[in-house]
Amino acid sequence: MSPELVSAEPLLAARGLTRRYRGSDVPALDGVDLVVGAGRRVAVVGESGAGKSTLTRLLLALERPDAGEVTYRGRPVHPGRPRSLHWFRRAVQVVPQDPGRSLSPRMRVGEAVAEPLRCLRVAGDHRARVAELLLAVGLDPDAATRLPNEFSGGQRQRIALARALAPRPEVLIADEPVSALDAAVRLQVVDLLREVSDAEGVALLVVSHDLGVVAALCSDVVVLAGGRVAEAGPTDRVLTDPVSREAHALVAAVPRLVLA
Ligand SMILES: Nc1ncnc2c1ncn2[C@@H]1O[C@H](COP(=O)(O)OP(=O)(O)OP(=O)(O)O)[C@@H](O)[C@H]1O
Repeated sequence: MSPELVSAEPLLAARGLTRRYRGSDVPALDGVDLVVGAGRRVAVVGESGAGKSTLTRLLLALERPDAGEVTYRGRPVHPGRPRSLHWFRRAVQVVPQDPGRSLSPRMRVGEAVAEPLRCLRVAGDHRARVAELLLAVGLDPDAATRLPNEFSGGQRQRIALARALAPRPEVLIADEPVSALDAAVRLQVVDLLREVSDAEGVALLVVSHDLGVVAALCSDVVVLAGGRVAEAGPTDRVLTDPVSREAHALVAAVPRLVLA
């Protein structure tokens, strides 16, 4: 980890996270440590099967680790009844991979964006907050009265981002946030994620196999391989001068142009 990452106030942390699926000889995740500091943007990269999705599910308390612990501001986070996790869900929100699937086709945009506020019992004027959020992600507040299928893929990802930001989280977890989008729209959504994270001071944990996205968005990167951290450090150093064999292989697989 870079000195900056370590010095940022730790928010979401994993210590020794281990997960072994039934019937498998090797753990999907094996003793992973990770810290997301306040306002930082951290990427998790790795080839298919490296354990990225498993790590994400454990960090979101959707699954229980076999060993190790997830903490938020030092407080242990355990999977449990939804209400017992309200405090954590307010602090850590998810940007979905495919907003086309995550947004209910029959729910108006305003209702969808306000849903986390209602579910997490966040007090305040939800209608006003929705209008503010839609503006923050570059949409007209009139979008609130429309249905998701009236919007393009990129606009739907903006709606999903507004929804994730609704409870004023300190951390956003984005698992392949632009992989479902056309190449031309990808860059816009990456720029928006960076702008929003800066403007709102929200930390990002981005899981991606796209090193171009990682280079454009994240200051630090964690390379997972075979369920372990193979390498971690500042993105520009890891992508230009990787130390581990695994990071080297990932970088070598990407054409130079994409990282430029
Ligand atoms: N529910 C499950 N039951 C059994 N094995 C699983 C389960 N989920 C994941 N695995 C195994 O755990 C390992 C890590 O998988 P995981 O999906 O976390 O990797 P990943 O890096 O997210 O891969 P991808 O980039 O393909 O999504 C793989 O060997 C996978 O087959």
